[in-house]
Amino acid sequence: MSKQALPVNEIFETIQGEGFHTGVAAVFIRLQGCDVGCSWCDTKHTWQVSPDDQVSSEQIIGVSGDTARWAKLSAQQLCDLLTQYSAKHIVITGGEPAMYDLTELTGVLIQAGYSVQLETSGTYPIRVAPETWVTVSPKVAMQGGKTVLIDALERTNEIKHPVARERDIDNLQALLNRMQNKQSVLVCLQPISQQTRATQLCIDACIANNWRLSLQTHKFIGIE
Ligand SMILES: C[S@@+](CC[C@H](N)C(=O)[O-])C[C@H]1O[C@@H](n2cnc3c(N)ncnc32)[C@H](O)[C@@H]1O
Ligand SMILES: Nc1nc2[nH]cc(C(=O)O)c2c(=O)[nH]1
Ligand code: SF4
Ligand SMILES: [Mg+2]
Repeated sequence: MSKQALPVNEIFETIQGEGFHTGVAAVFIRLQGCDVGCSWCDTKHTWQVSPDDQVSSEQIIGVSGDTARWAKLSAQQLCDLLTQYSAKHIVITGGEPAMYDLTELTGVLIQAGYSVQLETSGTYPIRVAPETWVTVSPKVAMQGGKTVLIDALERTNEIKHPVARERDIDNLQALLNRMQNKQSVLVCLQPISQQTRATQLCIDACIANNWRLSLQTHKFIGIE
């Protein structure tokens, strides 16, 4: 197994604010780097992995604020750091964490007794330990040409679909129609940037299809 180091933007303990695990105490490991380019992305500071922004690990742990700084940490270093937190649920997000092979990190964390969740756009092959809960937030027809991979949709436990307008729900229906596992996958709709119109669209579609509403609760209560 590789002893690859990962570029980490931040590590922080909070309440999972999105999707199936909403409300669960969790430690977030946010990796640096994403080339998907969603115009409405709320973490644009994680897109570039610039050598100029590399810092020591002390400078990213528990340090809040949206900066492009990152530190290299191995799977074992990350696992050792987590002992200072109470939460037993670890969320690996980004940036786009699936740009990296996460087999070792997720394996080490699961071995240490944590439950592990991956937040991904599904635009890269998913390389995680089998027990990992995978949340795919599909990116359909992005400007940069990136789109969700069918393999990622077949692996996912949960689809958390970002919604701004009606056509986003149509795109989701088209994706579900291409999936063999569409009966077993949990579907959440997440209004983009708490827009009132998007939220109403999500409410209506959730009721009509027996889906769940995901509201980014952390943003309503002002936590990270
Ligand atoms: C910042 S992304 C990082 C993980 C991965 N790159 C992805 O897109 O799933 C985490 C989650 O936030 C969602 N998200 C990002 N910006 C958002 C916004 N402005 N409103 C609602 N959800 C947003 C994404 O769709 C994704 O579900
Ligand atoms: N509280 C909280 N919950 C989250 N769920 C997914 C997040 C993400 O940025 O991936 C996120 C986040 O940034 N904060
Ligand atoms: S894939 Fe995720 S991190 Fe990347 S731009 Fe889109 S929402 Fe942001
Ligand atoms: Mg977030």
